[in-house]
Amino acid sequence: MTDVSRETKALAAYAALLRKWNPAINLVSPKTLDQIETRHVADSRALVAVAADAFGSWLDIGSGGGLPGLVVAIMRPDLTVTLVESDHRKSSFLRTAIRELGLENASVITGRVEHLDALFAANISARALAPLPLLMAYVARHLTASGRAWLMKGRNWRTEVSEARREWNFDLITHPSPTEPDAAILEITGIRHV
Ligand SMILES: C[S@@+](CC[C@H](N)C(=O)[O-])C[C@H]1O[C@@H](n2cnc3c(N)ncnc32)[C@H](O)[C@@H]1O
Repeated sequence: MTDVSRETKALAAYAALLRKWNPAINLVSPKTLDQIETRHVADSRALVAVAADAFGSWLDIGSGGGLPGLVVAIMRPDLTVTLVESDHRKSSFLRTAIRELGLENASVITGRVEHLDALFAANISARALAPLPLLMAYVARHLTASGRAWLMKGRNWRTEVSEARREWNFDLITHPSPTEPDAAILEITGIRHV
């Protein structure tokens, strides 16, 4: 199998798992169930594209049903992906998906990200987890000094950045979202307390 067909098949199998389990676990909003490929997976694929030069370890916090973490693991078998999710049923879904998709580069930690010992990740992603000021504290705890955070934010991202800057200094590159006008992927480095 070529990498492209492996990836296409794995993404389709992942979307099927989300559809199968969503009625029981609410992995994505039921209103968006018909937008798994066009919104949820597309958002995550866009992240993989902007983070094309990422290497080493990748930590996805508040993974829920695996967005973007499982898409990263599928599309980047060279990365070691850890998914952190506090909800037991969701983390159990994530383990099932990893097993069924045969993802040897992914694992799950069940727990609250702020309670875990530092994980020293080279990359950290989060989507729909918390407002940026709180997210910065989560990221600062687990990112290496030279690491990069990839935070997927909605249309309020500019306000969230201003609020976060009251407490944190950081360097920021913004990448537009392909699925939602005004949403953005925030690429953040050099995080330190004000
Ligand atoms: C709104 S969902 C978003 C899930 C996924 N990232 C997505 O975009 O579909 C937020 C997820 O983060 C988990 N969560 C919330 N607070 C957390 C924490 N402090 N540590 C780990 N997981 C957390 C919740 O259980 C939930 O599954």
